[in-house]
Amino acid sequence: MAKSPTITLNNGKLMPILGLGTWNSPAGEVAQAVKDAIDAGYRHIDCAYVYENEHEVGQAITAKIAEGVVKREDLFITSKLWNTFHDPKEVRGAFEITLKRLNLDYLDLYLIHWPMGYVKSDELFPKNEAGQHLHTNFDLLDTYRAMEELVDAGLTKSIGVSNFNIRLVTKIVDNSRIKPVVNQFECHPYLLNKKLREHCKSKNLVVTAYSPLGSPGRPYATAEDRNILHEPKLKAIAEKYNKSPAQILIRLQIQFGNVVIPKSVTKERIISNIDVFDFELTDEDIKDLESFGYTQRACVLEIDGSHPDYPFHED
Ligand SMILES: NC(=O)C1=CN([C@@H]2O[C@H](COP(=O)(O)OP(=O)(O)OC[C@H]3O[C@@H](n4cnc5c(N)ncnc54)[C@H](OP(=O)(O)O)[C@@H]3O)[C@@H](O)[C@H]2O)C=CC1
Ligand SMILES: O=C1CO[C@H](CO)[C@@H](O)[C@@H]1O
Repeated sequence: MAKSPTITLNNGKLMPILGLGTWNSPAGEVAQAVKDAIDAGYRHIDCAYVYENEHEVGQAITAKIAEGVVKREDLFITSKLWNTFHDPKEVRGAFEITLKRLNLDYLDLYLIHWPMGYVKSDELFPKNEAGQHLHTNFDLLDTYRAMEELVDAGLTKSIGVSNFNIRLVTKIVDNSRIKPVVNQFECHPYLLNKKLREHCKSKNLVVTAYSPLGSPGRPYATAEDRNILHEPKLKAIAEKYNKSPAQILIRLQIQFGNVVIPKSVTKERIISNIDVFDFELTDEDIKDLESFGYTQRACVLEIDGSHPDYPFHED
């Protein structure tokens, strides 16, 4: 059984460098995927309120603990504060919903999912009649301070951010009492995000790379959009190591020094995606993987482009 090494966070806690993503893991399949992952050696699961499947993820975790396969303290469970809960008064309640759905009594890591807030609503994406998202403008520092209180209360071991750009990372790190340990953002050969990675490192944040395979299952925005897994240079490197293209992309993130969270609900892929600790890419391979010369972002949320904290107008 493959096992993921850990990385030490800036608060001394350990985080497994490979985890299972759960976005778009459907009801009826996600619990089995989490069970298969734990059996395959995964100890880190990436969740979110907005994925609407935390209840089933929780059932799988509970079952594996009851079977004696793992103990709670062996696992690293991440979740994220959804955009409709940026009001500092809403943070604790949103966290408690997630904790209850996951059937846990603490989280290992809780992230602000996006810098853009939406009004509180039963809808995940509240919109006006023109179809625009109903934004809020709470100062992110105030939202973050409510996250700090979750650490004070022993409800989460660590806190962090997601989809924050250089300016926003700096704002939080330089003004916080409890430092963020992680910035989770998109990273793969079509979106290398080198400056942001370097900035996070300089501020002692670990990077968690999401969509490490380029999120190939999603409907593409345009007909020209590409699937990284089909890149000829990637296929050639995979053949050289007798590995799959997905394994090479996952290994690339590990060699960048990132944590990486590929998603799959397919048992064979779940098993093979963690089988990436018995080979090493050369500097030449890495250069090749950085040289596709094509940019494509899977998670854009373009509709929020007018929000003052929308992250993707800057590095
Ligand atoms: N913080 C944020 O804003 C975001 C966080 N995330 C997190 O990151 C995780 C991963 O990102 P995600 O966008 O899901 O995309 P990934 O890049 O992980 O790709 C997932 C897709 O790849 C397929 N796949 C998985 N393994 C293989 C393989 N070995 N060979 C071929 N295809 C494979 C999966 O199919 P199948 O399942 O059918 O096997 C699925 O369609 C998310 O699930 C989520 O937890 C993602 C986006 C945004
Ligand atoms: O993590 C993510 C995936 O799901 C969300 C939407 O449904 C995205 O906004 C987000 O980035």
